[in-house]
Amino acid sequence: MVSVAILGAAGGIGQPLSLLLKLNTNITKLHLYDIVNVPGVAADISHVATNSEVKSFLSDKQLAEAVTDIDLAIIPAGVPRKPGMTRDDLFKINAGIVKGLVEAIAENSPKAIIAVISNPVNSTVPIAAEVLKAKGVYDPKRLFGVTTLDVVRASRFVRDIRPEVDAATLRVPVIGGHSGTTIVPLLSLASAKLELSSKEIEELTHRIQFGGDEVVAAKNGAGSATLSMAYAGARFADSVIRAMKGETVVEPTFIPLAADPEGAKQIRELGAGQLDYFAVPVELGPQGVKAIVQLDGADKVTDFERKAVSVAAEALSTNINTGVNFAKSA
Ligand SMILES: NC(=O)C1=CN([C@@H]2O[C@H](COP(=O)(O)OP(=O)(O)OC[C@H]3O[C@@H](n4cnc5c(N)ncnc54)[C@H](O)[C@@H]3O)[C@@H](O)[C@H]2O)C=CC1
Ligand SMILES: O=C([O-])CC(=O)C(=O)O
Repeated sequence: MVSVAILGAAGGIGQPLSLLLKLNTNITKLHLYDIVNVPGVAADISHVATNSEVKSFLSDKQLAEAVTDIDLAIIPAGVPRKPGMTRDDLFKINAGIVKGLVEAIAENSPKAIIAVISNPVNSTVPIAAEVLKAKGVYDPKRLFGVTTLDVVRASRFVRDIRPEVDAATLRVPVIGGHSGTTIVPLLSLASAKLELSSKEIEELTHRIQFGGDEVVAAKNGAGSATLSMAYAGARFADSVIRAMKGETVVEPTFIPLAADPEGAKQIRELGAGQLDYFAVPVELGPQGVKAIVQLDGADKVTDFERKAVSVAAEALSTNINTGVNFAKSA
């Protein structure tokens, strides 16, 4: 029995994510929550011939019920970017949305695993942590910022210049955070030998860091990545659920490093320093984070990548503080 709630289920990400999770046979109960349009989305998806039960929850009045007896809550609620905006420009609106939703989860399913998609992830995850702490139910092993789209892009963009690579199986560790220069692909540690020139590395790194902008520009005011994000979110949710059921699964994700203080030492030495949050490859287990996976061959990390980590760490520090201060003062 696995119960999953999607909060923001009627949105651009929420709808395809709900559909993909309806196809996930490990899920028995799917709670779809939004402040608009969700009854239609749930009725539609509930006709798909898999065994899970789909329920709709509309508006604040049904929020508590939507997040009761939930194993995994996924949060894509909030506004997306328009051209010219950074993810940080979304903070004003999305910070309060995430805070309210996490409060409800803390009160009704205090042991749920929480996966935050809403941007800016670098700040919304710290907000979620502060809310959980204030409610006395914080477990750093159970809180995740979803950065799967960054690794998905890394694999796909490598294939664009190396057609012999299988995009579906290539793994490139992407560490740091989830916005612009806080996203740091470690191409030197890719699972296949890529033989990239310095120019290719610089261009690929930039493309992975700013991949979201390509979609924002192409959608031209109609939002940001939704379909590739739904794919990435469904993959992350599937990994979390398979780990709940005892499988060993590794996913890179933005986590509180307190989830595994011993395992965090390597990433701290690589440049995360004293930061409380960082995206790292994580071995998932039944309780969420089992361990931070040690980078294989960290000595191979290039000077270019080390510099990128230090740039990322500086911006991340500001983003994290913004989230923490908001949660403490709100
Ligand atoms: N982590 C990542 O890699 C990515 C994150 N995102 C972020 O995901 C978020 C959602 O993006 P889209 O689905 O494209 O936006 P959207 O505007 O299409 O959908 C957002 C949904 O959230 C709902 N919502 C608003 N306030 C709510 C509340 N208090 N409770 C429940 N639902 C609420 C809206 O009614 C809407 O249905 C944005 O912040 C976007 O930046 C987008 C792509 C990738
Ligand atoms: O670019 C955006 O605003 C949405 C996002 O996080 C992404 O596509 O990676």
